[in-house]
Amino acid sequence: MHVRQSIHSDHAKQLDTDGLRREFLIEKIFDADNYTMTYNHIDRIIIGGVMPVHQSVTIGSEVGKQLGVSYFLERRELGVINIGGPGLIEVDGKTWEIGHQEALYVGMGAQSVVFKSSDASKPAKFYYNSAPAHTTWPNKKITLQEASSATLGAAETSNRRTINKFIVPDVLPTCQLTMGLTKLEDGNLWNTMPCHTHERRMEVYFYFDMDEDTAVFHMMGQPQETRHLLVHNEQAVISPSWSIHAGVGTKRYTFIWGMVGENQVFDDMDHVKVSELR
Ligand SMILES: O=C(O)C(=O)C[C@H](O)C(=O)CO
Ligand SMILES: [Zn+2]
Repeated sequence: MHVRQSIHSDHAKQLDTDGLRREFLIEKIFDADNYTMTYNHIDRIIIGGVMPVHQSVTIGSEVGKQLGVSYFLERRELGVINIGGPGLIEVDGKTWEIGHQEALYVGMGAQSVVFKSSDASKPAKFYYNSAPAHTTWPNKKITLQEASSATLGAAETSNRRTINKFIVPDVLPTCQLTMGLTKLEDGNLWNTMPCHTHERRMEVYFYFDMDEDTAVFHMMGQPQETRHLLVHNEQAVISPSWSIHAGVGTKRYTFIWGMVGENQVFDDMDHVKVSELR
């Protein structure tokens, strides 16, 4: 488990490229037959990927030791979205089939969570976020059709995209975690522009569905002190509450966003006009 500390905006604006990448970019999310885990002090979100290929993968008791509990989800909730081939997630003996771009919410208290691929030649890739929880809400699978979706933007501003809200209060109750998947239409390159901050929630962006020789320039920083991170396929960016989070690709892409913090109101954003950005 890797630990990232919180970072003040005054510190962040002094950083060079390496420093920004060290603090905000998670370069490796998937590792075959293994899981990755980054523990972030910002709202204590945990970010990672589980990629079972030839064997099942469990997020086990060793994590419990690091978190100071007996097992991973003793005091946490978990949201998972599969971006790979079909897979199975067994939660305390009950098996959920989770296909491509389907999600599973696992409530606090699940003791055993085991991930498997249905076909090793098309392994499942389970991206996850986990947040501290105070009560147990029921486990639930969410398909793309069940997600609450909104298509925004226009071709003339290169930002036509559909936001699929999988784990939000309209779809199911959770303690604080919300997650969704935003797909850009062909020929569209910008996400979340005009951009926003949300003082009341932090956010993590996970970019995928990208060709090897493409990149997303992820925009970050305070609105009048912007920076960028060069992001490649299957990499994630931590976005503190004070930072904008937007991006422009050299080709279309898809990304998963996850938020934790004070409220779960998706539209509770502090919008920033493009003319005000510096
Ligand atoms: O394309 C978008 O716009 C998004 O997906 C925005 C994110 O969901 C977000 O930043 C929510 O606060
Ligand atoms: Zn946001």
